[in-house]
Amino acid sequence: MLKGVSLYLVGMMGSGKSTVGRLLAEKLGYGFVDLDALIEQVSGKRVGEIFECQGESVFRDLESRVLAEVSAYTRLVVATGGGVVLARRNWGYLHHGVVVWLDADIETLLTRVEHEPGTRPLLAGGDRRLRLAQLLDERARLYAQADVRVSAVGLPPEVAAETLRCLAARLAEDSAP
Ligand SMILES: Nc1ncnc2c1ncn2[C@@H]1O[C@H](COP(=O)(O)OP(=O)(O)OP(=O)(O)O)[C@@H](O)[C@H]1O
Ligand SMILES: O=C(O)C1=C[C@@H](O)[C@@H](O)[C@H](O)C1
Ligand SMILES: [Mg+2]
Repeated sequence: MLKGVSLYLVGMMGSGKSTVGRLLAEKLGYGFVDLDALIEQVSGKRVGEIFECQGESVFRDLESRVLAEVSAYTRLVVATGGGVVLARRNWGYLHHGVVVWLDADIETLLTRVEHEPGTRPLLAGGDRRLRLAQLLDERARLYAQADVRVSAVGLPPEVAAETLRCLAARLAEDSAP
């Protein structure tokens, strides 16, 4: 369906990019890349450690560099980090493929990020609901620049299936006379 074109999943922390991305890669016969995991591999540090010791701007530079490298490949599903949409330069790389926004409401995001406390530096030490709401408010217009928006509220296999349905509909629209 995608003729080898990569998929880039964007969306808030807890929207399920890493989880659904793996399922989509399996279904499409694509490779799977988790940008946060790749940054950790390349830097030898946990995401939280980079934020804490070197600051967010160092993390954002690394994120852009790793994304640039990944964007040279085809046949990938790439689960990006929640903040990848913030830097304008990243959009040039994201547009090497089809960009999918996994969209979920704050309550859903909150339940999911509660599973892994301590792994998301931007949610550390504060009211997580409020912080998620602020971030979504700041970023919604950026996520909305994705090619396809998918409701990420169901179980992972349902969200993966819904993503494929939305993609097929979008591609059919694009090829309509
Ligand atoms: N559709 C879903 N239904 C229920 N739980 C989910 C779903 N998607 C993800 N989860 C769970 O929510 C948590 C967060 O999911 P995941 O790590 O995939 O989000 P993410 O978008 O990659 O977040 P981040 O931007 O922080 O990397 C995990 O514990 C995962 O198992
Ligand atoms: O939403 C964000 O800005 C982030 C999300 C995570 O995926 C990590 O990339 C990091 O914790 C920052
Ligand atoms: Mg992730």
